[in-house]
Amino acid sequence: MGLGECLKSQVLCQVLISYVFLASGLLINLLQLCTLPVWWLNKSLARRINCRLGYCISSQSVAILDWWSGTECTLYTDPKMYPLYGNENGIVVLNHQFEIDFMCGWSFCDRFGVLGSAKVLVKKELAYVPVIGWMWYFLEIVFCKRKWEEDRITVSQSLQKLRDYPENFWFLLFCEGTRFTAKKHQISMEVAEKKGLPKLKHHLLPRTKGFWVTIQNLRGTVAAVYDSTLNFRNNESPSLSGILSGKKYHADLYVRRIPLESIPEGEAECAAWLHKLYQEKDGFQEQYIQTGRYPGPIVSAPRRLGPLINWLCWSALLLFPLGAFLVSLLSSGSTLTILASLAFCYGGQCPPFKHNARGILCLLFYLTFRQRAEF
Ligand SMILES: CC/C=C\C/C=C\C/C=C\C/C=C\C/C=C\C/C=C\CCC(=O)SCCNC(=O)CCNC(=O)[C@H](O)C(C)(C)COP(=O)(O)OP(=O)(O)OC[C@H]1O[C@@H](n2cnc3c(N)ncnc32)[C@H](O)[C@@H]1OP(=O)(O)O
Ligand SMILES: CCCCCCCCCCCCCCCC(=O)OC[C@@H](O)COP(=O)(O)O
Repeated sequence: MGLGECLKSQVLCQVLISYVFLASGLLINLLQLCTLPVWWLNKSLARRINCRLGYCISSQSVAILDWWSGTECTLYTDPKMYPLYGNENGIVVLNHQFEIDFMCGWSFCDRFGVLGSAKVLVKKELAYVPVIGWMWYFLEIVFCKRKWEEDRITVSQSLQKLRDYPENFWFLLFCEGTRFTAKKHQISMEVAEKKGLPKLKHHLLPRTKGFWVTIQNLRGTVAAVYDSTLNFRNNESPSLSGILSGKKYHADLYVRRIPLESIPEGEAECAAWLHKLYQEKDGFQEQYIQTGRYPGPIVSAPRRLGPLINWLCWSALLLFPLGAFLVSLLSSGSTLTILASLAFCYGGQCPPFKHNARGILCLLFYLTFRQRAEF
C-alpha cells in the first residue's frame, strides 16, 4: 500500500471529510435560506444563486469520487450527440443498482456543466435530511410519496414550475422506483408475469406513472430522454465508505439520446414504450456482463477541476479553525487530551476500536472538558 493510499484509508481523513461536508453544507443551507427575500424580488436571480450554492454542496461528493478516490467514469455514446449534452434540457432514465449511482450521475452532470441545476424525482423522506434534503428544497427538486393518488397532483405541480427554469437542467428518473435487490426483483417479476410483460433479468419492472407524468409536463421544455445504463468494471459493488477510504472504481455509462417527440403521448402507449425501453436496457446490461463493453463508442468526458477547487477552498476555510482548536487543547498538556488526540489519529486502525473510535473520542473529549472545568 502506497503512502497516499495509506493516508486515504485513515479514519481521521474520513472524519475530517465528513466534518467539512457537514459544516459547509449547513452553512450553505443557511445562505440558501437567506435567498428567500430574493425569490419575491427576482425569481430567476434567486434560482441562479441557488444553483451556485447547490453546486458548492454536490460538487464535494464529485470531488471525493473523481479526485479523492480517483474513480474513473467512462462515457459510451454517439459522438454526434455529445455537443448537445449540457446545452439542452434532458430527462435521464438510469438503472438503480449501485450505492454510489447518484455520485456518478452528479459527476457526469459536472462534466457537462449542469451540476448546480441537476434535478431528480426523489422520495419525500429525503427532503428532511440536513444538507442534501434542505439543499434540494431550494433547488426545486421534485419529491414523491410513492402514492399515486397524491403524487399525480403534487409531482405535476412541481414539474410545471420547471418550465421557466433559467438554466439548462437534467431531470433524473429512477423508473424502477427503488434500488435493485434479488428479493425485489423476484416480486417485480411476479408482477410482470401477472401483467403479461416480458421478464427482465437485470432490472426491476419500471414504474410507468412517474415517467408518463414527467414527459407530459415537460414536453416543450425538455428536448430529449437520455437513456443511461451504469455498470462497474470487474463486477464490483462500489460503496460510499469505499469511496471515502480512497478506493478506486471504474464506472462505465452508456447514454442514448432519444428525442422527446418520438415518445407517445397517451398514458398506455407511453407505459408500453417505457417497458420496451427497459427490455432494451436489459439487453445492454447483458452485453456488458458478457463482453465488458456497451454497443456505442467511447467519448472523452474528462473530470473537471471545479469540484476539487471548491472542496479545497471549503477544507481550508473549515479545517483551519478546527486545527487551531485542537492545538489549543493539546497545548493544555493534559494526559486525557493527549489520549484523545491519539484515539482521534490511530483509534480507527486498531481492530477493537475500529467501529468505536468516534465514541471513544467523544468520551475522552468530554472527560477532558470536565477535568478542565473542575480545575
Ligand atoms: C450524458 C450523461 C447522462 C446521464 C448522467 C446521469 C445522471 C445525472 C442526472 C441527474 C442527477 C441528479 C440528482 C441525483 C442525486 C440523488 C438522487 C438519489 C437517489 C434518489 C432515490 C429515490 O428516491 S428513488 C424513489 C423515488 N422515485 C421513484 O419512485 C420514481 C419511479 N416511480 C414512479 O414513477 C411511480 O410511478 C410514482 C412514484 C410516481 C407513483 O408510485 P405508486 O407506487 O403510487 O404508483 P405505481 O404506478 O408506481 O404503482 C402502482 C402500479 O405498479 C404495479 N406494481 C405493484 N408492485 C410492483 C412492483 N413491485 N414492480 C412494478 N410494478 C408494481 C401495480 O400493479 C400498479 O400497476 P397499474 O398497472 O395498476 O398501474
Ligand atoms: C464529501 C462527503 C461525501 C459524502 C457525500 C454524501 C452525500 C449524501 C447524499 C445523499 C443523497 C441521497 C441518496 C439516497 C439514495 C437513496 O435513498 O436510495 C434509495 C432509494 O432509491 C430507494 O429507497 P427505498 O425504496 O426506500 O429503499
